[in-house]
Amino acid sequence: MNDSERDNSTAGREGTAASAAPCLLETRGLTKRFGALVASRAIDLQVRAGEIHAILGENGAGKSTLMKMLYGVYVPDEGELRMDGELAVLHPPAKARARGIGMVFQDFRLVPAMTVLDNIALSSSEGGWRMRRKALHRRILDVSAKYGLSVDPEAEVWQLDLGQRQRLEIVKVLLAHGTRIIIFDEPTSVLVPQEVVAFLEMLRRLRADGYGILLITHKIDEVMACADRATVLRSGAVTYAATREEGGLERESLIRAMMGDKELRAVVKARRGPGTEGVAAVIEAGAEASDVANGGEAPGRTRADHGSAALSPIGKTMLAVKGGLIRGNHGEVVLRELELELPRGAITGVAGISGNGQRELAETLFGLRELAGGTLTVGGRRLRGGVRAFMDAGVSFVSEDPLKESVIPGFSILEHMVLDGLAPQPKGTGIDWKAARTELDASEAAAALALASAERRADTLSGGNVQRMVLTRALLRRPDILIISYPSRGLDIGTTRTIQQQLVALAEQGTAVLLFSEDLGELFKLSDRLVVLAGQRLLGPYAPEDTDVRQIGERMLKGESA
Ligand SMILES: Nc1ncnc2c1ncn2[C@@H]1O[C@H](COP(=O)(O)OP(=O)(O)OP(=O)(O)O)[C@@H](O)[C@H]1O
Repeated sequence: MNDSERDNSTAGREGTAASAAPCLLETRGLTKRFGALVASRAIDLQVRAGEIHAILGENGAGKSTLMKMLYGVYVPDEGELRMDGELAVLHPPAKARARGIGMVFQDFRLVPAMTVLDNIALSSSEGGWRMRRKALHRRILDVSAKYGLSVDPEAEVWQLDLGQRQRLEIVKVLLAHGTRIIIFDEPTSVLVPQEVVAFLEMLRRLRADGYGILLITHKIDEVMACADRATVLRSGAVTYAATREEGGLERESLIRAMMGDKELRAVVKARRGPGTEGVAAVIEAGAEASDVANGGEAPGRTRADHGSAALSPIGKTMLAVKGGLIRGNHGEVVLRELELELPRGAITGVAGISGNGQRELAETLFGLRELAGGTLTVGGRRLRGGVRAFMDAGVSFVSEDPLKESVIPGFSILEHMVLDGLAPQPKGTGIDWKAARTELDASEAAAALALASAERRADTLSGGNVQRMVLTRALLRRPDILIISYPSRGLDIGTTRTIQQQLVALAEQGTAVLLFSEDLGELFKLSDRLVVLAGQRLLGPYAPEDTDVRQIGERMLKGESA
């Protein structure tokens, strides 16, 4: 069976022909402008009952803008919205919700200090919920069981990992009155591979029950695995629209529509696996969740030049933790007996199910969190805490949520770069902005990552473009040590490939990289050594050559007993 035959047979589609299903929501000529920028351009789109409709496009293509019009956040400048054939006004979101449209955002809208049940009750528009606690408890359990969501109504939200929080959001949308259409904004970007498989299964169940699903994603594998219909956006306009039924869902057509011909050649070449063109040729595009789901083999590594004895030291130790104890925000032990060394010129990949200490470890290694026991040395010197000391010692950090943690409202890209990254000469009592601008324009990292224009306000950038800004900034500093969390989260295929190349290049120039990723395929491709976070321990390091995706997955689930 070739790739496309398998893709077409694994969609798990049952029941009536998709095009015969009733059209729940339709847009005609939908347009949205931000000043001179046309973020959505005359979009025609249909959402049908019992259908999964994938929305694809590069960063900044206009996916979120379109979805925000459907969910009533933005009022379209032109065009029509129709529900069940009738003209409809969906702004503000309360109106869209009342018409049966629900949205599962990337940044969950939850109150951490409250329980799952209270969060759901809070979002319910019906009054008197205290009286109905018991009934709501029952309904949460019922809907969770029906769609395989496993949500505990009495758990407190701050204790939940990202996957659990997402399941709570989905239950919330399902329990809202009259939901018929559910919009998912890059839902799998917060999930580990095992969770992705369960998520796709849940989508199929929703489809079987007649929901109309809109799925924003960058991952072609997911589209091939479950979508019935796909719409590709480029620069705000539809460049491709097709259904599986008509045989229109093909990987290459979708990638071409997203990226154009030139980029397609590079991606296709990369997908053919390890070849003669070095790093660029072997980094595949997108997450390969199916590798894990099928217990597939470890993908080929890019850093073959280090030979098979990968754990022989590649360079001297740049950062070391000995006997480390890390505590969480509430004093609880997150990691104990932590032994970690980051060698010069190596990428150390960190695997683990979200919520196993990734955030706390990353923060500790950047001085945002103090080690509760043990020692931490950078360049042989003991450091205790304080970001400034860590930065001065050559450590750079890309956090897991740049949108929330790194964007200063009202500041331009250039201002963000000057705060950290660029080191412009002072001019009089101020900063030489012109010189800073010239330096940024000339930087290889900014060019490689196609950074948006320096004057753009960072708070108006798309999620992927914020990620590009933060990554460019980290690369500009040419740090001795880079702690980087989920670099490809929310990035389109082309940019993911570029950032992966940049990380390998940085390591080759001597940087010690600690890479957190939820994509095991990415970790195997980029890492010289792998560690696993599970059960309050850091396990490893392991040589990628001596282990495989399945073994690492087992350690993620079972910890030391695996
Ligand atoms: N509030 C806003 N003000 C000004 N420009 C905006 C605003 N929101 C989005 N844009 C711009 O509109 C374009 C489309 O952005 P949008 O967020 O819809 O893209 P996207 O396809 O969702 O991208 P990503 O994959 O990176 O999330 C981008 O150029 C973005 O910078």
